[in-house]
Amino acid sequence: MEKYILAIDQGTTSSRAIIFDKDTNIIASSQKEFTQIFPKAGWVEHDANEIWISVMFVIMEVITNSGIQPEQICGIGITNQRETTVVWDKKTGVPIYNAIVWQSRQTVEICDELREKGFEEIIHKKTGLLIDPYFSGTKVKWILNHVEGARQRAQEGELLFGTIDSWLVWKLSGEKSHVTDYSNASRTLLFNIYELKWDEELLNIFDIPRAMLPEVKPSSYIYGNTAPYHFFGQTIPIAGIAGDQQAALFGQACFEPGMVKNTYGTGCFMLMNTGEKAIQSKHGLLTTIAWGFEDKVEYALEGSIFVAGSAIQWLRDGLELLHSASESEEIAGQVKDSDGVYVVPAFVGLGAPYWDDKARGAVFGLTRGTTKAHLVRATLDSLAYQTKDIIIAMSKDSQIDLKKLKVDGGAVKNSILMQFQSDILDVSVERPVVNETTALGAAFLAGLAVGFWSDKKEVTQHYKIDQVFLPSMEEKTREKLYKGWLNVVKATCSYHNENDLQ
Ligand SMILES: Nc1ncnc2c1ncn2[C@@H]1O[C@H](COP(=O)(O)OP(=O)(O)O)[C@@H](O)[C@H]1O
Ligand SMILES: O=P(O)(O)OC[C@H](O)CO
Repeated sequence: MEKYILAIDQGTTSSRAIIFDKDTNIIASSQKEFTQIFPKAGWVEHDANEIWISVMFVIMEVITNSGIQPEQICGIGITNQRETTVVWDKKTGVPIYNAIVWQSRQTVEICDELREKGFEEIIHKKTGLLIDPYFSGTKVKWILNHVEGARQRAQEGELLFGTIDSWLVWKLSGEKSHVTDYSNASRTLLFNIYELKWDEELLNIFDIPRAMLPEVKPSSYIYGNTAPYHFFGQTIPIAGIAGDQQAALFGQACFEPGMVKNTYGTGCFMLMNTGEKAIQSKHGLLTTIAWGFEDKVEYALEGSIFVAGSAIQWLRDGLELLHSASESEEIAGQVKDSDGVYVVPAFVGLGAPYWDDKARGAVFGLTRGTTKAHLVRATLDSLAYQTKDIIIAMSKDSQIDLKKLKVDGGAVKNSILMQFQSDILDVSVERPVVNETTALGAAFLAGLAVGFWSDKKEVTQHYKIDQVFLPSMEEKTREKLYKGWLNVVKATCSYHNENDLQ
C-alpha cells in the first residue's frame, strides 16, 4: 500500500491541504479562503473557529479527491501564518477573543509604552526581534488587558495561548497536545532564542503568565496523534511543525548557510540560512530560529515585508481595477514601465528594514497620462523594490553578496514581476517547479520524523527549477529607479511623522 504525507498550510488568507507522494508529486490539494475581519482601521483579526473549520474542510476534501485511504497517510506536517495569536479556554476549547493577525496594528500603544520604558535592548538581545505590533507578545498582552477577567484566569491555568500551529494541533489531537515548535516560538517576543526557553524576565515585562504557554519542541518530531474522529477512525502522527516562512526555507532546500529564499504571499519574507550561528542584525532585519532539527537548532536572518500580494488584492477589491490577482500580469504588460509612478503600500506601516508602525500608504508621480496599467505596474514594482531594500540590508549584515534568489509563493506566477525583480536586483531569480514550497517544507519535516524520507540529502534531490529570470536592465536605469523608490519611502515616512506632531 503506497504511503503519503499530508501537509496543512494555514496561511493568512486561506487554508490549504496538500497530499505529497515520495517523489514530492502533488497527488491532490484543496484550498479554502476564510473571512478577514477589520474591526477598526489598521486592525486585522480572524475567527479561530472559522480557521479550524476551514482546515477540517480542506483535509476532508483533499482525502476524498485523492482517492487514497486515511491509513495511507503516514504523517501530517503543519505550517502556519506566524505570530497570529489565539487565546482559548482550556476546558471548553473556545477562544476568548478573535485571533489577532500578524498584520494587525492594535498594539501600537503597548509597543510605544515598552519603548518608553527602555525594554528595546533587552528584548532584541534575547529574542532577535524588535518591538513592533507584528509579534505575538503584545497581542497576548492586549487580549489579557481587554477581555474581562482574562489575566486572572490565565494565572489560574484556565487559558491557553498559541500561535495557529498550536491551535491546530490542540484541535487535531482531540484537545490533548498544547505544543509549538522552535520556529514559531521564536516569533513571540517571549522566547529566548539562545537558551531555547520561555524567558521569565520577558514574561514579567509583558505580564504574561507562564501557565498559558505551550511546550516547545523541534520542528520535525512526533507531537501526538490525531483524534480518531477527525480522520474516519484513523489516528495519524502529527510529525512536523514550522512557521510558514521557515517551512518555505526548508522546502526550497536552503540547508547551507548563505542560502536565501523569498516568498511572495500576502506579505513577502526573505530568509537567509545562517546555520548554527545567529547573526544579530544592525540593519533592521530579524534574527529568528529556522528550525529545530536533528538535535540542534539552526538560525536565519529575516527581512519581513508586511504588504506584498495583499497590495494586488487591494487593486482587485479596494480599487476594483482587477477581476483577479493574476490579471495584474496582463494589465501591467500593457505598458513598458510605471512611467514614474510609485506606490508605497504601507497599509499597516512598514516592516523591515524601516520598522515604521505609523506610516500609511502613498502613491507618487501621477500625471494626466497615468493609466490603470501604470498603477498596477507600480504596485507590482513595489514588491520588487521592498525586496531590494531587504537584500541590501542582508548583504551588509551577512557580508554575503547574493548572486541568486530562490522564490516562491502565490505572486511568483507573475513573470512581469519576476523579470522586474531580477532587473532591479541585478541577480538571477530562480522559480521552482513545486511552487507550494511552504507546504512541501512542512511535508519534509513530517516525513523525516516518520522515516518517509531518510535525510536532507534525499530531500535536496527533489528540488527542480521551473524558470530562471536573468537581469537585463541597464545599470543607469536601475540606479535611477531605485533612487526614486528610496525618496518616496522617505517622503511617506516623514509625512506621517510630521502629521503626528501637529
Ligand atoms: N499572478 C499574480 N500576480 C500577482 N500577485 C498574485 C498573483 N497570483 C496571486 N497573487 C497574490 O499572491 C497572494 C496569495 O499568495 P499565497 O502564497 O497563497 O498567500 P498566503 O499564503 O499569504 O495566503 C495574494 O495576495 C495574491 O494577491
Ligand atoms: O500567510 P503568509 O504566507 O502571508 O505568511 C505570513 C507570515 O508568516 C507572517 O509572519
